[in-house]
Amino acid sequence: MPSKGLLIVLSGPSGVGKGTVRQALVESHAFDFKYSVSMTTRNPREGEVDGIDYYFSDKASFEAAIENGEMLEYAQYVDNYYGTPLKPVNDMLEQGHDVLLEIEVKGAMQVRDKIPEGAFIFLTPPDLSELKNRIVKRGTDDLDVIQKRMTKAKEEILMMESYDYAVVNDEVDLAVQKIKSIIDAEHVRVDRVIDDYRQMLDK
Ligand SMILES: Nc1ncnc2c1ncn2[C@@H]1O[C@H](COP(=O)(O)OP(=O)(O)OP(=O)(O)O)[C@@H](O)[C@H]1O
Ligand SMILES: Nc1nc2c(ncn2[C@@H]2O[C@H](COP(=O)(O)O)[C@@H](O)[C@H]2O)c(=O)[nH]1
Repeated sequence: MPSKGLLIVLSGPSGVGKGTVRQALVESHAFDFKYSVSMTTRNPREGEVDGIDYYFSDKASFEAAIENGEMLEYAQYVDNYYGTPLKPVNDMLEQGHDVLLEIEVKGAMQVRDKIPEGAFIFLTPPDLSELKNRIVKRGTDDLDVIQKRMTKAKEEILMMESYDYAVVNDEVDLAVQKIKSIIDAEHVRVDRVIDDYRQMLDK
Protein backbone atom coordinates (compact mmCIF):
# COMPACT_ATOMS: atom_id res chain seq x y z
CA MET A 1 0.00 0.00 0.00
CA PRO A 2 1.41 3.47 -0.83
CA SER A 3 1.37 5.78 2.19
CA LYS A 4 -1.30 8.46 2.09
CA GLY A 5 -0.41 11.61 0.18
CA LEU A 6 0.09 15.02 1.74
CA LEU A 7 -2.74 17.54 1.57
CA ILE A 8 -1.38 20.99 0.73
CA VAL A 9 -3.66 24.00 1.21
CA LEU A 10 -2.53 27.16 -0.54
CA SER A 11 -4.49 30.27 0.44
CA GLY A 12 -3.96 33.97 0.05
CA PRO A 13 -5.96 36.94 -1.17
CA SER A 14 -7.37 37.01 -4.67
CA GLY A 15 -4.72 38.26 -7.07
CA VAL A 16 -1.71 37.44 -4.88
CA GLY A 17 -0.57 34.88 -7.47
CA LYS A 18 -1.70 31.46 -6.21
CA GLY A 19 -2.51 30.21 -9.70
CA THR A 20 0.69 31.69 -11.11
CA VAL A 21 2.81 30.05 -8.41
CA ARG A 22 0.97 26.72 -8.86
CA GLN A 23 1.73 26.80 -12.59
CA ALA A 24 5.38 27.59 -11.84
CA LEU A 25 5.49 24.67 -9.37
CA VAL A 26 4.26 22.36 -12.13
CA GLU A 27 6.68 23.73 -14.73
CA SER A 28 9.71 23.60 -12.42
CA HIS A 29 8.91 20.00 -11.38
CA ALA A 30 9.52 21.15 -7.81
CA PHE A 31 7.48 18.17 -6.58
CA ASP A 32 4.68 15.99 -7.89
CA PHE A 33 1.16 16.85 -6.93
CA LYS A 34 -2.41 16.66 -8.16
CA TYR A 35 -4.51 19.79 -8.27
CA SER A 36 -7.99 19.68 -6.75
CA VAL A 37 -10.40 21.30 -9.22
CA SER A 38 -12.93 23.40 -7.29
CA MET A 39 -16.60 23.89 -7.98
CA THR A 40 -17.95 27.44 -8.29
CA THR A 41 -21.10 29.34 -9.21
CA ARG A 42 -19.09 32.23 -10.67
CA ASN A 43 -19.18 32.72 -14.43
CA PRO A 44 -16.19 31.41 -16.40
CA ARG A 45 -13.56 33.99 -17.34
CA GLU A 46 -12.27 34.15 -20.88
CA GLY A 47 -10.14 31.08 -21.52
CA GLU A 48 -11.29 29.15 -18.46
CA VAL A 49 -12.28 25.56 -19.20
CA ASP A 50 -14.95 23.59 -17.31
CA GLY A 51 -13.37 20.65 -15.48
CA ILE A 52 -9.85 22.11 -15.70
CA ASP A 53 -10.01 25.55 -14.09
CA TYR A 54 -13.24 24.92 -12.19
CA TYR A 55 -16.39 22.86 -12.34
CA PHE A 56 -18.80 25.64 -13.22
CA SER A 57 -22.15 25.07 -11.58
CA ASP A 58 -25.45 26.79 -10.90
CA LYS A 59 -26.54 27.72 -7.40
CA ALA A 60 -29.13 24.92 -7.08
CA SER A 61 -26.62 22.19 -8.05
CA PHE A 62 -24.01 23.63 -5.70
CA GLU A 63 -26.48 23.71 -2.81
CA ALA A 64 -27.54 20.13 -3.61
CA ALA A 65 -23.88 19.04 -3.47
CA ILE A 66 -23.55 20.68 -0.03
CA GLU A 67 -26.79 19.05 1.13
CA ASN A 68 -25.61 15.61 -0.07
CA GLY A 69 -22.32 15.87 1.85
CA GLU A 70 -20.27 15.94 -1.36
CA MET A 71 -18.07 18.91 -0.40
CA LEU A 72 -14.91 18.79 1.71
CA GLU A 73 -15.40 22.53 2.31
CA TYR A 74 -17.17 25.47 0.76
CA ALA A 75 -17.53 29.20 1.25
CA GLN A 76 -19.36 32.18 -0.16
CA TYR A 77 -16.88 34.63 -1.60
CA VAL A 78 -17.91 37.92 -3.24
CA ASP A 79 -21.44 36.83 -4.25
CA ASN A 80 -20.56 33.28 -5.34
CA TYR A 81 -20.09 29.81 -3.89
CA TYR A 82 -16.70 28.09 -4.13
CA GLY A 83 -15.96 24.61 -2.82
CA THR A 84 -13.84 21.48 -2.96
CA PRO A 85 -15.48 18.23 -4.05
CA LEU A 86 -14.64 15.63 -1.40
CA LYS A 87 -14.35 12.35 -3.33
CA PRO A 88 -11.57 13.25 -5.78
CA VAL A 89 -9.43 14.60 -2.92
CA ASN A 90 -9.95 11.46 -0.82
CA ASP A 91 -9.24 9.20 -3.79
CA MET A 92 -6.03 11.01 -4.77
CA LEU A 93 -4.73 11.03 -1.18
CA GLU A 94 -5.55 7.33 -0.77
CA GLN A 95 -3.61 6.62 -3.99
CA GLY A 96 -0.59 8.26 -2.34
CA HIS A 97 -0.62 11.52 -4.33
CA ASP A 98 0.05 14.88 -2.76
CA VAL A 99 -2.99 17.09 -3.43
CA LEU A 100 -2.96 20.88 -3.71
CA LEU A 101 -6.06 22.91 -2.83
CA GLU A 102 -6.07 26.57 -3.85
CA ILE A 103 -8.80 28.04 -1.67
CA GLU A 104 -9.78 31.08 0.37
CA VAL A 105 -9.42 31.24 4.17
CA LYS A 106 -12.88 30.25 5.44
CA GLY A 107 -12.74 27.04 3.42
CA ALA A 108 -9.16 26.43 4.51
CA MET A 109 -10.21 26.58 8.17
CA GLN A 110 -12.90 23.94 7.50
CA VAL A 111 -10.23 21.73 5.93
CA ARG A 112 -7.95 22.33 8.90
CA ASP A 113 -10.67 21.00 11.24
CA LYS A 114 -11.09 17.85 9.15
CA ILE A 115 -7.49 17.18 8.05
CA PRO A 116 -5.20 18.90 10.58
CA GLU A 117 -2.16 16.95 9.34
CA GLY A 118 -2.20 18.91 6.06
CA ALA A 119 0.32 21.63 5.21
CA PHE A 120 -1.37 25.04 5.37
CA ILE A 121 0.48 27.74 3.44
CA PHE A 122 -0.56 31.39 3.19
CA LEU A 123 0.76 33.30 0.18
CA THR A 124 1.04 37.03 0.83
CA PRO A 125 1.63 39.99 -1.49
CA PRO A 126 4.61 42.28 -0.76
CA ASP A 127 2.01 44.96 0.11
CA LEU A 128 -1.62 45.88 -0.55
CA SER A 129 -0.95 48.35 -3.34
CA GLU A 130 0.96 45.68 -5.27
CA LEU A 131 -1.97 43.32 -4.68
CA LYS A 132 -4.36 45.84 -6.21
CA ASN A 133 -1.99 46.39 -9.15
CA ARG A 134 -1.99 42.66 -9.83
CA ILE A 135 -5.79 42.33 -9.76
CA VAL A 136 -6.22 45.41 -11.95
CA LYS A 137 -3.52 44.31 -14.42
CA ARG A 138 -5.04 40.83 -14.67
CA GLY A 139 -8.06 42.57 -16.19
CA THR A 140 -10.64 39.95 -15.24
CA ASP A 141 -12.78 41.88 -12.78
CA ASP A 142 -14.94 45.00 -12.82
CA LEU A 143 -14.04 47.87 -10.52
CA ASP A 144 -16.76 47.03 -7.96
CA VAL A 145 -15.60 43.39 -7.81
CA ILE A 146 -11.99 44.58 -7.39
CA GLN A 147 -13.10 46.75 -4.45
CA LYS A 148 -14.92 43.79 -2.86
CA ARG A 149 -11.87 41.55 -3.36
CA MET A 150 -9.59 44.18 -1.79
CA THR A 151 -11.93 44.47 1.22
CA LYS A 152 -11.84 40.67 1.58
CA ALA A 153 -8.06 40.69 1.20
CA LYS A 154 -7.65 42.88 4.28
CA GLU A 155 -9.74 40.43 6.37
CA GLU A 156 -7.94 37.41 4.90
CA ILE A 157 -4.44 38.69 5.60
CA LEU A 158 -5.33 38.85 9.32
CA MET A 159 -6.06 35.09 9.16
CA MET A 160 -2.45 34.34 8.21
CA GLU A 161 -1.63 33.39 11.80
CA SER A 162 -3.92 30.36 11.52
CA TYR A 163 -1.60 28.85 8.89
CA ASP A 164 1.57 26.78 9.32
CA TYR A 165 3.63 28.81 6.84
CA ALA A 166 3.61 32.25 5.22
CA VAL A 167 5.35 32.84 1.89
CA VAL A 168 5.70 36.28 0.31
CA ASN A 169 5.07 36.21 -3.42
CA ASP A 170 7.42 38.95 -4.54
CA GLU A 171 9.42 36.97 -7.12
CA VAL A 172 7.56 33.90 -8.37
CA ASP A 173 10.74 31.78 -8.53
CA LEU A 174 11.60 32.54 -4.92
CA ALA A 175 8.08 31.69 -3.77
CA VAL A 176 8.38 28.39 -5.65
CA GLN A 177 11.68 27.57 -3.93
CA LYS A 178 10.24 28.33 -0.51
CA ILE A 179 7.17 26.19 -1.11
CA LYS A 180 9.38 23.36 -2.35
CA SER A 181 11.41 23.54 0.90
CA ILE A 182 8.21 23.48 2.94
CA ILE A 183 6.89 20.42 1.12
CA ASP A 184 10.24 18.62 1.38
CA ALA A 185 10.20 19.24 5.13
CA GLU A 186 6.58 18.11 5.44
CA HIS A 187 7.45 14.82 3.77
CA VAL A 188 9.94 13.96 6.50
CA ARG A 189 7.81 15.08 9.44
CA VAL A 190 8.00 12.43 12.15
CA ASP A 191 4.24 11.90 12.29
CA ARG A 192 4.22 11.03 8.57
CA VAL A 193 7.25 8.74 8.64
CA ILE A 194 6.05 6.94 11.76
CA ASP A 195 2.78 6.02 10.02
CA ASP A 196 4.77 3.92 7.54
CA TYR A 197 6.48 2.13 10.44
CA ARG A 198 3.15 1.50 12.15
CA GLN A 199 1.86 -0.13 8.96
CA MET A 200 5.00 -2.32 8.78
CA LEU A 201 4.70 -3.31 12.44
CA ASP A 202 1.02 -4.19 11.99
CA LYS A 203 1.88 -6.70 9.26
N1 LIG B 1 5.29 37.56 -8.19
C1 LIG B 1 4.53 38.25 -9.05
N2 LIG B 1 4.93 39.45 -9.49
C2 LIG B 1 4.16 40.18 -10.34
N3 LIG B 1 2.95 39.78 -10.83
C3 LIG B 1 2.49 38.58 -10.40
C4 LIG B 1 3.25 37.76 -9.50
N4 LIG B 1 2.55 36.64 -9.25
C5 LIG B 1 1.41 36.75 -9.98
N5 LIG B 1 1.37 37.91 -10.67
C6 LIG B 1 0.31 38.40 -11.55
O1 LIG B 1 -0.79 38.76 -10.68
C7 LIG B 1 -2.05 38.47 -11.32
C8 LIG B 1 -2.86 37.58 -10.40
O2 LIG B 1 -2.26 36.31 -10.34
P1 LIG B 1 -3.12 34.98 -10.16
O3 LIG B 1 -4.28 35.00 -11.07
O4 LIG B 1 -2.17 33.85 -10.22
O5 LIG B 1 -3.65 35.19 -8.66
P2 LIG B 1 -4.56 34.27 -7.76
O6 LIG B 1 -4.08 34.43 -6.37
O7 LIG B 1 -4.60 32.89 -8.30
O8 LIG B 1 -5.97 34.94 -7.93
P3 LIG B 1 -7.44 34.36 -7.65
O9 LIG B 1 -7.46 33.89 -6.25
O10 LIG B 1 -8.32 35.55 -7.87
O11 LIG B 1 -7.70 33.28 -8.65
C9 LIG B 1 -1.72 37.81 -12.66
O12 LIG B 1 -1.84 38.78 -13.68
C10 LIG B 1 -0.26 37.35 -12.50
O13 LIG B 1 0.43 37.34 -13.72
N1 LIG C 1 -13.18 28.04 -0.10
C1 LIG C 1 -12.83 27.91 -1.38
N2 LIG C 1 -12.28 28.94 -2.05
C2 LIG C 1 -11.91 28.76 -3.32
C3 LIG C 1 -12.10 27.54 -3.97
N3 LIG C 1 -11.66 27.67 -5.25
C4 LIG C 1 -11.20 28.92 -5.37
N4 LIG C 1 -11.35 29.58 -4.22
C5 LIG C 1 -10.95 30.95 -3.90
O1 LIG C 1 -11.96 31.86 -4.26
C6 LIG C 1 -11.38 33.14 -4.47
C7 LIG C 1 -11.86 33.72 -5.77
O2 LIG C 1 -11.45 32.93 -6.86
P1 LIG C 1 -11.55 33.46 -8.38
O3 LIG C 1 -11.17 32.30 -9.24
O4 LIG C 1 -12.97 33.92 -8.59
O5 LIG C 1 -10.58 34.61 -8.49
C8 LIG C 1 -9.87 32.92 -4.48
O6 LIG C 1 -9.36 33.30 -3.20
C9 LIG C 1 -9.75 31.45 -4.66
O7 LIG C 1 -8.56 30.89 -4.12
C10 LIG C 1 -12.67 26.47 -3.24
O8 LIG C 1 -12.86 25.34 -3.72
N5 LIG C 1 -13.02 26.70 -1.96
